[in-house]
Amino acid sequence: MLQVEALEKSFDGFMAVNGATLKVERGDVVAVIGPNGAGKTTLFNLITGQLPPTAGAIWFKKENIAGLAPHRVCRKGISRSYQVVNIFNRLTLFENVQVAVLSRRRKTFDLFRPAKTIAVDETRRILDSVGLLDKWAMTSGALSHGDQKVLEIAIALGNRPELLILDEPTAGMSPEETAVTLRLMKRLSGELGLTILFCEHDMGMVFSIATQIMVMQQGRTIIQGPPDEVRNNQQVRDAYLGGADECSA
Ligand SMILES: Nc1ncnc2c1ncn2[C@@H]1O[C@H](COP(=O)(O)OP(=O)(O)OP(=O)(O)O)[C@@H](O)[C@H]1O
Repeated sequence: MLQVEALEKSFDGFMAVNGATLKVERGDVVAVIGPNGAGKTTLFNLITGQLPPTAGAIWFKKENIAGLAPHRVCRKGISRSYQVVNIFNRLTLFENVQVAVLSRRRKTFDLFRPAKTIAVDETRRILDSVGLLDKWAMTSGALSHGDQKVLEIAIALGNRPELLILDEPTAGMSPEETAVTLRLMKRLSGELGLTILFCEHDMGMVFSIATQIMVMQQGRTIIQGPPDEVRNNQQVRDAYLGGADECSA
């Protein structure tokens, strides 16, 4: 579904991404791991069009999408959430998701129809699928940090993506919130059949959900493979995991 080849991104001569490769098959849950500054977020920004690559190719469903603008990448079927929560704080949960659904349908609010009656079923269905339906009328800024990150996933689902990209979905979460997010991601990939690409520092989370793990260091891909292969790779242990125990979750 997605294949990244020899991807490069230079910031004034500094190679943040330096020949990275990545393969995502339909139905996979792929984790990108690596130390701080390895280039994970930059890689995601390149895939979703927030940054243009310096070199390389990004094949999505057999089309090279490298350098396409974010809204065009989104229309191709790739949605993402961010490391830092990105929602409209003063809107309700319903309104936040409704805006995303309308944007996909290329509709805006019309003067003659009350906003509350537009795209109601789909918006409610999405909120239900992430477990936030009971809070639909709340102001989004009043949600807990964990629920705000889940709302971001709901907003991304408004685009009906085939590939969902999540940048540190559990960053700043309590252990309980992390467990909820983990369950949600399992449901999205299982019941809804979504393909998921995410980066994450919590190794317990990574090793309990990922079907494939890609390890990045200094902008390069060290290895990509199933969790067991990555766990047992000596280069990964030496370069990143720093010992035998950290990835044994
Ligand atoms: N816009 C930019 N201008 C200059 N340097 C940048 C820019 N964005 C990222 N970098 C640098 O590129 C490198 C990779 O950063 P990136 O945020 O992609 O790493 P990361 O693996 O996501 O790190 P973390 O795990 O801490 O989020 C870092 O050294 C960072 O300082």
